[in-house]
Formats: sequence, structure tokens, C-alpha cells
Amino acid sequence: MSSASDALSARSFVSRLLGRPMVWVALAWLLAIVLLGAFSDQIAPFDPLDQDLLAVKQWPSAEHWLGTDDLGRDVFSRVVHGALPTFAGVLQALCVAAVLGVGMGLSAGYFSGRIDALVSQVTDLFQALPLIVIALAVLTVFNRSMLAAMVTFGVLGSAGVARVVRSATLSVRHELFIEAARISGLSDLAIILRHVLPRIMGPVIVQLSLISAVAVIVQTGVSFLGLGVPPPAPTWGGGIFEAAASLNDFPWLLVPSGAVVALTILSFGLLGDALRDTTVETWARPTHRSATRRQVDPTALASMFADAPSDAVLSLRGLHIVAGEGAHRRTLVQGMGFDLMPGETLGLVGESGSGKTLTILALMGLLSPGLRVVEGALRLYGQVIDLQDEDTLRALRGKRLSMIFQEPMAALDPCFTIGHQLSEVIRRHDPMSRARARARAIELLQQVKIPNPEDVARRYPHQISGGMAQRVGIARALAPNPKLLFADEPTTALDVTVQADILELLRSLQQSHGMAVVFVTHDWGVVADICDRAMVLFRGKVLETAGVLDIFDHPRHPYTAALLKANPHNAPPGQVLPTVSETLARMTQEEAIA
Ligand SMILES: Nc1ncnc2c1ncn2[C@@H]1O[C@H](COP(=O)(O)OP(=O)(O)OP(=O)(O)O)[C@@H](O)[C@H]1O
Repeated sequence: MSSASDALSARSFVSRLLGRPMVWVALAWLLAIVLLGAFSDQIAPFDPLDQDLLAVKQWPSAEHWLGTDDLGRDVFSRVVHGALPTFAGVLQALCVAAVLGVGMGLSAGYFSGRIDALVSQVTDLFQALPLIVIALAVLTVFNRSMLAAMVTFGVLGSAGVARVVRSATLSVRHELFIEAARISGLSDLAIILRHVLPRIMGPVIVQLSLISAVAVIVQTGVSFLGLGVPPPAPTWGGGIFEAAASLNDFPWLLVPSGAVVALTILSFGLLGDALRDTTVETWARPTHRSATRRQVDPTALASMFADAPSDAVLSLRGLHIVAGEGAHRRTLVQGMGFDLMPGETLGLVGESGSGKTLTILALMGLLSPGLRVVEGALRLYGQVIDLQDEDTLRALRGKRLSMIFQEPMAALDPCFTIGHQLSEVIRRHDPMSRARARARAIELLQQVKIPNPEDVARRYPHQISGGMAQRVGIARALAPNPKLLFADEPTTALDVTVQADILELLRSLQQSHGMAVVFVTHDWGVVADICDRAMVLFRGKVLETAGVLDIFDHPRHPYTAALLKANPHNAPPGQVLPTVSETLARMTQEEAIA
């Protein structure tokens, strides 16, 4: 699932980036300059070194498009010939900064400990050194070698890249898929190249585009000081240096070389900004689905609930969720609908991938980027809501709709104590003093039967067990006193002995709070234990909905019967449990024989 959404995010990243007109302008300029430089011999009308002392300091004309300089050389030809050395210098600095910075940052972030300390000291040192003074010293020692100056700049600039890469690596290093790759025996190098590097490319590209802009400035600055490539070779910085000498009597000379330098720096800067903004929009924020949604007629929406019981807490109709666009579009949930009565627990049952989680995430307005609701409406306590309207769903989240997650730690921020996190939720929904919120947090911890709640409130999430974390997750979900709770397999990640306790807790809390609950599970034992009705899903569609006793005794759909037969709770000891597909195939054969 994560790789699919990553691919979708990458596609949406590129389309968002190219959707910015300034990116096209910047790319067009940089590409034009690179092409001019690459084909300078063919494009430049004159030899950049050819002097014509009878035509010095001329204004632009049909013969000399950008005029001539103080030695009568064609300015356009010199600018065009100066492009390639400039870009070659940028490339040299970029390669050094990228290899060194990414290498140091990845090692520091991934291995931590002594390597991290060493890299920190090296980057501190690089950042403390005065760039221009070092560059001048290098140019003196290496006889005005621009390559040496650019390599030096790349080395010193790598410190900034290393810092960005280090912090990005630290944030992905402890993700589960990295641990899983480690356990599966992948070498550190393979993990870094295959799993870490692709995840941190966004900030790395942004940083490198900014380094390119600074490389142009450094290169031009060095040439301007007369320490770069010696005259009469054409360089942009050299052009500015020569123009400065004629500033009083022929100021035009400053315009061509000054403009190309300024526009190139501006283009790298614009590209860097656009990359940063697009990275933030695509990966850090859910997509702007609500901004582009089509307007739905409120009467048409309301008419979707003509058959819904009037006293239902929540009614869902016609939910369609899709992933991808055009030829890549896949329908994941199709025409989903149900009614939930006050105080009722409805179980959503189905195999993995049947659309259970997506359904409740859509109801919370929490679908991840790349997924979208194309149709569907919700009626919540009489209020009809278009499910594409994420703003309205966001306002309901927490207050009226609450959720317990499958992974207990998912709802908890590792940086804050349990008490702080609960108080924060309480105060967001009901403004009150910190002391009162803390007392209410302790009360909630008592309600979810956490022993010694004062002590637990002072602990951080990593200092409590998985079962306790799930109790805290439940307390957090209950904090705003919701009347409707979504529970996404809240016991799956827990030890079996703890599972029963959590189920018991949920049942008693549901009764005491009078909440209606939608319970996602693939465990028939849980359905029997806690649900009033069950709804069976298959490939994003509802196959049947019935009371729990009914569904166990008289499943109407063959798939439900097959799913029940695959229930390990019913397995006769010593016999192999039939799979759902085996049972379905046998049923089809028996039907054919009959
Ligand atoms: N972000 C996504 N991008 C593309 N496809 C997705 C995305 N999220 C989920 N899917 C697909 O949608 C389908 C339904 O996923 P969902 O998570 O709702 O399944 P589920 O029934 O909750 O399964 P499980 O019991 O394993 O959690 C699956 O085929 C899944 O691969």
C-alpha cells in the first residue's frame, strides 16, 4: 500500500511542480543557457576572442546583437561561450556537495553514535570556515584553477546538505519497513540505497538547487575579483569585471553579463522554492481534494437517504473511493452504504484489502493522498454531508466522530507525556485550565482501567506496554465525549490475553457512554463478542448485512459462508483449515453438480 501511494505521490509531485508557471520559465531559461553553451561554436556569430578596434563599445545592432566591449569583441558571442564554463563549474560543485553531503548525512543519520558525532564536528568545521577567503587561498595555490575553487566550494557546501540529509534520515530510520528490511537480512548499504535514499530525495534536491545558485555567485564573484580564469577567455564573471571598468562611459556593457548571471541565479532559486513548496504540499499535507470537488445539489444528496431510518445516528450511501487517474484509475470501494442505530455496534468484516479501513477513513475525511471519494454522502444526526467535503468532515472529527487505530502507538506522539497529550485533546474540544484538563486526563485513564494513572500520565509512550498504549488510545478517543466511535481492528496488534481485556473495556465503555460503534475486524470471534450486526465486504462491495446471530446461523451469501468456514475458532482440532477460495470453489462445484 505504501509503495502504491508513494508512486501516486511521486506522480502528483511532478504534475504539481510542472503546474507552476514559474517553474516552466526557470527551466526554459536554464535549458536555453545550457543549449547555447553546448552549441556555442555553431550559435555564436563571432570568435569570442576576435578584436575589432574600429568597433569598440558599440550599442546592440543587427551585426552585434548585444553590442561590443572595450576591445571591440562581440558581447553576445562572449556570453554564449561563457555559459559552458559557468555550468561546468556549477556541476563540479554540485557533484562534490551531493556525494560528500549525502554520504555524510546518511552515515550520520543511519548509524548515529560515533559516526554522527564525527560528522557533526566535520560539518561544524566546514560551516565555520570563511568560504571566500578559503576559495581565494585555493585559487592562489592552484594557479587560478576554477576546478579547484568549485571543488572547495562543493566541500564546504556539503555541510549544509549533510545536515538536511541527517535529519531526514533520522526521521525514517526507525520506520517499521526499515526494521523489517534489517530483519530480513538486507545489508546496511542496500537498506540505505533502496529504502532510505528514495524517501529523502525531496529535501536533497531542494538543497542542491540552492547550492547551484550559490555556485554561480561564487564563480562570478571570483572572476569579478580577477582571480578566476585569466583574460581574455570569456567568462560571465570576467564580463562583469570588464564592464565595471567602463561603467561611467559605457554602462550598457554591464547589462548582458549582469542579466544572464542574475537570471540564472534567479532560476535556480525559483526552482529550489518550487521544489520545496511542492514537496511540502505533496507529502506533508493531504491533497486539496475538497478544493476541486464538484458541487452536488443538496436536494439530490438528501434524496439519497429516502430509505434510511430516521433515528439512525449515521447513514452512509453510495460511497465510491478510487485511486489514481486516467488509465491508472482503480475503484477500491464501490457503492458502500449502511445505517448505524444509537448505541449499536456494527462490525465491518472481510478479508484483507476488502475496503474496511478505507471506508472509515473516508468517513473521517482522512484518506491518504492519491485516494479520493468520487461519490457518497453521510447523514450524521440529521445533517447531510457530501463526503467529498473534507472541510466539514474535518470540523466533525474528534468532536462527534472519534477513532481508535489498529497500531496503538500510532495515535501517540513519542515526544510528549501521556498526560500532556490527553490534556491537549481535552482542552482543544473544551477550553479549560491546564490543571482541570490534567485532572480530567487522569479520570479518563482511570476509566480505561489503567492502574496508577497519575504515574502513567507522567510517562512517555515508549515507557508503556502495547496494551496500555491501546487503553491510552481509547482514552484519547473518548476525551471529546463522542457519540460515534470508529475502531479499526483495535485488538489485532495486541497479545491475545490483552485482546479480551480491551474488548471487554470497549463493550463497557460503549454501554456507559451510549456510543454507536463501527468496528473493523476480520475476526469472527470479535464479531460474535462485541457486534450487534455484521456487514460483509468483498473487494470494496457490501455482500450482506445482518444481525450477528443470523449471519452465523444462516449466511445468505456463499462468500460469507466460506469466510465463516475459514474461521479458526471453528476449526476441528487436527484438521487443515479450508481457505475462503477453496470453500468458494467447492461450493461452486457442488452447485454445478446439483
Ligand atoms: N493509498 C492507497 N493507494 C492505493 N491503493 C490503496 C491505498 N490504500 C489502500 N489501497 C487499496 O485499497 C484496498 C482496500 O484497502 P483497505 O486498507 O481498506 O483494506 P482492509 O479491508 O482494511 O484490509 P486490512 O484488513 O488488511 O487492513 C486494498 O486493495 C488496498 O491495496
